[in-house]
Amino acid sequence: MTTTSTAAARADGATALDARELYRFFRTGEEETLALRGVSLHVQRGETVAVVGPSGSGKSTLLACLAGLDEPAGGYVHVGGERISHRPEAQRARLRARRIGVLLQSGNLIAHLDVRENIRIAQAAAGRRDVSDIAALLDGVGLSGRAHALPHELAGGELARAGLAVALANDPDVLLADEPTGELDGRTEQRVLDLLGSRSDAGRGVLVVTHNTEVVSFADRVLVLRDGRIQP
Ligand SMILES: Nc1ncnc2c1ncn2[C@@H]1O[C@H](COP(=O)(O)OP(=O)(O)OP(=O)(O)O)[C@@H](O)[C@H]1O
Repeated sequence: MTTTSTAAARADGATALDARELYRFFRTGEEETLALRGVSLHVQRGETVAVVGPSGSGKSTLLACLAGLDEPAGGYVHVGGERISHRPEAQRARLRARRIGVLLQSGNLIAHLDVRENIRIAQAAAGRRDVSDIAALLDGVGLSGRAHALPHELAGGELARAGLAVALANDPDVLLADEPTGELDGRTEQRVLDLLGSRSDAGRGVLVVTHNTEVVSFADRVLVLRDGRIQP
């Protein structure tokens, strides 16, 4: 495990995610907050990167910009070699559906659809028709018996794992996850770590924002974000 940042351009096929010089400002009345101040990072295929940092350091803003849910004021983001930043929202959504798995703390499940239907919707949005691996996805997160449960019928840990199954439904180039082990007991946490490990074994990239020391020591690299900058 090493602590690094990078500003090198990475257009090669080995890079799952490449972000360069990201800037993001927020203006509230007279006040301007510089949430991201030139963040550059990359995630290689087969690599798990953890991002840590104190509250307010810019982690959520970074994740949103990487996922194309938010637009940086400056800099760019490429996923699997395709630029996702500085595009109309519909194009970003399409690219996200095809190439990115996003797990935010706010959740990613549609409330009136059961777990299985949530996964199918994510696969359909990605343009995939092969629904046969839903059972494997559910098994991977330990929810084989909960395919027909609605989100409100799931316990906290189950909900988090269902969210992970949905985030992985499109077999993304890169998984972007905010505290994927947030509310899990030790055994379930290990299951999620195994799942993240299987993503990198399959040559996919993983970036997790976390405070969890187990996840940090599991990662191949750790980036420390402070005041909107990656620490050297
Ligand atoms: N929509 C917004 N409007 C104004 N300021 C914002 C907005 N979103 C974030 N900020 C500010 O940007 C900075 C970075 O916030 P961000 O939520 O990205 O940090 P964080 O590291 O995710 O924090 P936490 O760990 O507490 O979630 C903070 O100073 C925050 O107050």
